[in-house]
Amino acid sequence: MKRISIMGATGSIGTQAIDVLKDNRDQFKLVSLSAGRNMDKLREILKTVEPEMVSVMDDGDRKALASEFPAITFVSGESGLDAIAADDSDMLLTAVMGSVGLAPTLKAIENGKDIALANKETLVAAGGLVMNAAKKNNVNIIPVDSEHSAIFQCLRGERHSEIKQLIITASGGSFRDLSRAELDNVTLADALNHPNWAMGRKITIDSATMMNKGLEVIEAKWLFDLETDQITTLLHKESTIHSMVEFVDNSIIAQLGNSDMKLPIQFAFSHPDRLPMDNPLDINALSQLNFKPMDFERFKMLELAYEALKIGGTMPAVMNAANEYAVDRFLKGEISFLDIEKIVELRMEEHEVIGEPDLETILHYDKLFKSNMR
Ligand SMILES: NC(=O)C1=CN([C@@H]2O[C@H](COP(=O)(O)OP(=O)(O)OC[C@H]3O[C@@H](n4cnc5c(N)ncnc54)[C@H](OP(=O)(O)O)[C@@H]3O)[C@@H](O)[C@H]2O)C=CC1
Ligand SMILES: CC(=O)[C@@H](O)[C@H](O)COP(=O)(O)O
Ligand SMILES: [Mn+2]
Repeated sequence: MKRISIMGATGSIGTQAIDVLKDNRDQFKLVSLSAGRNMDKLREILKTVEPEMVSVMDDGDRKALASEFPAITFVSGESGLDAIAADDSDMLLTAVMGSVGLAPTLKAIENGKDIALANKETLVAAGGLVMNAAKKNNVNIIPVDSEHSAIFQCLRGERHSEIKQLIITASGGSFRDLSRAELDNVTLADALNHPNWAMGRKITIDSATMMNKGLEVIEAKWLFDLETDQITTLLHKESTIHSMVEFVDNSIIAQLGNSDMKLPIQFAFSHPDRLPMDNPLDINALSQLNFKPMDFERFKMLELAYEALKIGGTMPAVMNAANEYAVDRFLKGEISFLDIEKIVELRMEEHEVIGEPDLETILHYDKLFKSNMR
């Protein structure tokens, strides 16, 4: 039985992962999980599963829960996430939002755990450090992000040297049918209305700005070890093809499925095996699949991400931190939708890059560029 821990269990990915574990109790054992501040959701989860350890952000919450659930060990704060990283599970699902996942993910890798990676900001901020640590500790990083899971599946049994390019598909997000001029007056509620996927708030905004695709390009670079110009993006409004790989003989292999994250989550948990699932894709009901070249002038954030990737060093971490900061302010109603892009661009322009940063340097810039975060 594979022993699994979940960091970010109360979120969109986390709750779907709990469902996957409940559907496969004979395959997986849930060892530990972490929550942030959503104690209602955590209590709901703890009524249905029995982890050995639970981490929460706030120590007051820890004390309250400890008396309610005496069979569970509760921990809190940063050291709580470290305790999850150090438990005796075989695999950690990283499903927290943002670069807060970086340090515990590195600790989990150093402890020899395989990683089911949903938390893309970790690879964006410190891809080199994470992939080197994984190699050194003989740890597998299995992508959960739908596009990267698709590519990972397309590449099973293939040779790295025979890849021509990755084609990462993009839904276009909530405002895909609006011009740049029409973005001036869009609302938070509209931005949170993703056409295809039900996800957490931050990633839904990233999808609307196209920063999500930018983060995914950088994530792909680290996961699949390719040249930047081998990683391309394509608008595909149905989100049915989750991504594709083109090989040197021009053959293109794609992975298709419903917009349901349970599939990539379960695949990461069970890899190298596949397990049966409900919710099959009804291929007969697919009347058409649409594709459109990416428009970099319309989706400027994607261009910024390619720039950050080419510059390297601390720049992707700075871009990510500035984006987390700006999206947080947009979610709080403090800035407009287009201000997100302005903030990210300005912070990138101002930053003097440091090449090959260590963890301390990355965490320093991460903190600095989020320092006005309220
Ligand atoms: N949702 C999706 O379909 C997809 C998500 N991803 C990626 O997966 C990650 C999670 O996304 P999603 O599930 O949508 O996000 P959510 O916002 O729904 O969930 C985030 C989780 O992280 C916890 N959390 C947030 N901040 C902290 C913190 N400072 N310390 C500890 N825990 C914290 C939250 O706790 P609480 O709520 O209790 O405060 C919650 O459990 C992101 O990196 C996203 O880009 C990738 C592909 C698809
Ligand atoms: C489900 C998932 O992996 C998200 O990252 C999703 O891909 C967002 O869709 P778009 O960024 O293509 O709108
Ligand atoms: Mn994705």
